[in-house]
Amino acid sequence: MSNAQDFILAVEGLTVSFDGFKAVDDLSFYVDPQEIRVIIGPNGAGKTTVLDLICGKTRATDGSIKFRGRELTRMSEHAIVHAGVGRKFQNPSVFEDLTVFENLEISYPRGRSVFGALLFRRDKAVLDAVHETAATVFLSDHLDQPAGLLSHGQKQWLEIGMLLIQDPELLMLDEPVAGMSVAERRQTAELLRTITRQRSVIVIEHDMQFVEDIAHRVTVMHQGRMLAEGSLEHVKNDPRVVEVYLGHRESREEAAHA
Ligand SMILES: Nc1ncnc2c1ncn2[C@@H]1O[C@H](COP(=O)(O)OP(=O)(O)OP(=O)(O)O)[C@@H](O)[C@H]1O
Repeated sequence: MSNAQDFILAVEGLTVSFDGFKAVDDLSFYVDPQEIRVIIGPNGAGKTTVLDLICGKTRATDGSIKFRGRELTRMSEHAIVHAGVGRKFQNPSVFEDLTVFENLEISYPRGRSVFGALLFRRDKAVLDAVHETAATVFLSDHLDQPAGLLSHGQKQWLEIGMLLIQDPELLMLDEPVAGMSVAERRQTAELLRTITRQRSVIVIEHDMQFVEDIAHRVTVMHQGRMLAEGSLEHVKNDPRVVEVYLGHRESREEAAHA
């Protein structure tokens, strides 16, 4: 039988209440090494709050979050990053005036502050890491370009690169393909498949085509709780999932295309 040690992440009985309102309510799920887990569900289901809880931005009221067997619920945000958990928020937050190279360089774990990072010697390890990461996120040809001039999709990739260069074992992404072109979405799916050769990824996503492209397993949330879990095929055929989420989406999409 597997135990919490076999999982990269074991979330058990996780609950947070805001003035008595349970945004996340007794949620349990387990993420394997090298897994891409997608969390879906209607607006307000508690998806973003789950990521906030894992990265330490929000404190749990109850329950446990074990990352590689270490309890995260009592650790600071900084300590959680240091332990190997990276989080990307929905909007890209790159340093627009710095080049792609500099954005990656300052994210390299040896230089935490902007000033410290710019002063340290660009030794070979940093250079290698920057070049390798830039290649992974499709930005090798843009290293000298100010980040502010990148497309929206390229900024998202750069920010993923800024997390990857810190070599997290678990990466969490909130709607990474929002605002991307179809081609960029496809490339992002490829990117996620590449990076999960060495790490696990949790993605919140509403784009069902993208979910189909990337998800190993899907966790469906509704009103703070888990409604269903399994392959996309499995959850798509769950009438409760259709009722609270997918059915509404389809009718909205049909209306939008009518
Ligand atoms: N700090 C907070 N204080 C009070 N209520 C909060 C707080 N954070 C989240 N909530 C509430 O918790 C619920 C879950 O929000 P959350 O953003 O996690 O949902 P979501 O599933 O990510 O939705 P969406 O798909 O719209 O991003 C919402 O009703 C939200 O208003």
